[in-house]
Amino acid sequence: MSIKFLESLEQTIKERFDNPSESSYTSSLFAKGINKVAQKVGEEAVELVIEAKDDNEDLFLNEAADLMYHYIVLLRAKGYSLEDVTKILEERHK
Ligand SMILES: N=c1c2ncn([C@@H]3O[C@H](COP(=O)(O)OP(=O)(O)OP(=O)(O)O)[C@@H](O)[C@H]3O)c2ncn1[C@@H]1O[C@H](COP(=O)(O)O)[C@@H](O)[C@H]1O
Repeated sequence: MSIKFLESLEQTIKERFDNPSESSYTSSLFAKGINKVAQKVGEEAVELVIEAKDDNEDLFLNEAADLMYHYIVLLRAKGYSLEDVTKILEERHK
């Protein structure tokens, strides 16, 4: 079920890339360019690491979600999809 939702989220993100909307945070992120998108992934990763060291489980999970969203946005900004990454993981799988 979660994987199906991720596919749907990725599709929505792709739509915001292909057909930018003024009211969309995702479109505004793409408009700022790859450096900004990559910076956001770095920031969210650091925030996740910080929360991993604390004991607020809700904040930790929310930072994990922020990172996953921005990670999918970064993949799209670079012209890739989650499937491109999972293919590599499948090839590595022992
Ligand atoms: N899952 C998300 C999602 N997770 C986090 N965020 C946004 O990520 C930002 C993270 O907060 P920050 O404080 O780090 O950033 P900020 O200060 O708002 O902005 P910056 O200037 O730092 O970029 C917030 O604005 C959140 O709303 C998201 N924005 C959109 N989505 C989903 O993306 C899809 C498309 O949404 P729209 O782009 O709104 O159309 C929908 O399914 C949304 O639910």
